[in-house]
Amino acid sequence: MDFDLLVHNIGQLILPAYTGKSLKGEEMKQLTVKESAAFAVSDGKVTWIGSDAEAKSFNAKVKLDAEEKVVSPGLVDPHTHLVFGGTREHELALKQEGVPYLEILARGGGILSTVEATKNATLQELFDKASFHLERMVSHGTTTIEAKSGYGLERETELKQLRVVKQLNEKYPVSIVSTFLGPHAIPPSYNGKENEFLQDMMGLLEEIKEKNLADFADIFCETGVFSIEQSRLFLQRAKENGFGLKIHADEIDPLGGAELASSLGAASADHLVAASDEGIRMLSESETVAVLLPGTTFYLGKEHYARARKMIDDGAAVALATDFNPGSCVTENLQLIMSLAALKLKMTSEEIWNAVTINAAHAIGKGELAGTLDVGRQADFVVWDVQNYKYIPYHYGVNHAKSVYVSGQIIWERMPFGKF
Ligand SMILES: O=C(O)CC1=NCN=C1
Ligand SMILES: [Zn+2]
Repeated sequence: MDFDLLVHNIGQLILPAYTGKSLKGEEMKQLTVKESAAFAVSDGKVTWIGSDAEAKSFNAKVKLDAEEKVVSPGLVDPHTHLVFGGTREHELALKQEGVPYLEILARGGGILSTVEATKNATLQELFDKASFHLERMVSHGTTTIEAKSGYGLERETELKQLRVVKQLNEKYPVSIVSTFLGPHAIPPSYNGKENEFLQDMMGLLEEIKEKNLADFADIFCETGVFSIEQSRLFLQRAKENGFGLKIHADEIDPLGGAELASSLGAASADHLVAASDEGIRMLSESETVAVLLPGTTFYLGKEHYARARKMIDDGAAVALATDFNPGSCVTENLQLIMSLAALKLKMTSEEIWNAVTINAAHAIGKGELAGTLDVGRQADFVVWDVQNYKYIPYHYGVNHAKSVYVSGQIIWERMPFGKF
């Protein structure tokens, strides 16, 4: 039988478990790592997985020798603010002076300065900039991504951002899930009229769904932004309009976002640095995935990280994401987040790999399509320049990806070192 592609001589093939829903608690400790493996691809899908010995007799149009390295499913980044204008390096000095994130926002900086730059950028400019960052994510092994709006805070610019995501999906072979985060901050023109602003954002839900511009709706539930009651109102209306639900929850203050997300059946609750014991208990009893963003905690110079160990030990499902954005976590490198998860969240290598693949896929409603490799699934995979799967969380801050494939087609590979 002639396959399109045969990937052979794989040192370790990482195969997270697909059970139909996210892996919770003890399930996250399980990770199938197939030694001396091989797999075959035809018409973009995996058609066979087995031992390298069996594969010796196979024919294929293309044979890829993995040189006894690690091969994994393409990584899934379930929380990014990919589309935005401008940059915020000028705020670094404020952060170094100890000005808190919410204070910078209250002064009209932070998100609001990115809103200004995003309004002023054309759709093409936003597309070109997002393409640059998306290609960098892919070069670090990410093949499925979530991307939010939230830097418009008004109809025209929110739709402009969501149209950029739609065009990125059309141009690139990677899969991008789109999230409407209209209630991301309160524009100065609505100071004192927060509920009126929220009504305006809820008024966009029907149009966005009709135009198929977003799969999820999200809100920044935080002190000085949106309260629990405002978040409940928005998320319930979003659910009525057919959106999956996400929430920026308990990032800085424990407002009860985890409890709200679990009670509404949200796909995910994200950040959760200040999540309460009750919130963690409710998460563990729900299908809501806890999406943790240790890169943001690191970048904001915070001492306390999300209580991942308690979440997993109490039976919750945990995923990891970059939270790539211009203000609170400026990195596209999900591998760095894997290292922070090991060092600061005390997650095991097996839990980390599940958290950047199958659980991340479930957090964005893509569990059936991404996050693992199996016969019949799309062949999105990464060849890593490492000998074993524990090495990536261990060796941080660099890019271990050697080549990245989507539907069995190579879309990025590291250029070999020059010949001297
Ligand atoms: O600061 C930003 O641009 C992104 C962000 N929203 C909520 N937390 C971080
Ligand atoms: Zn975010």
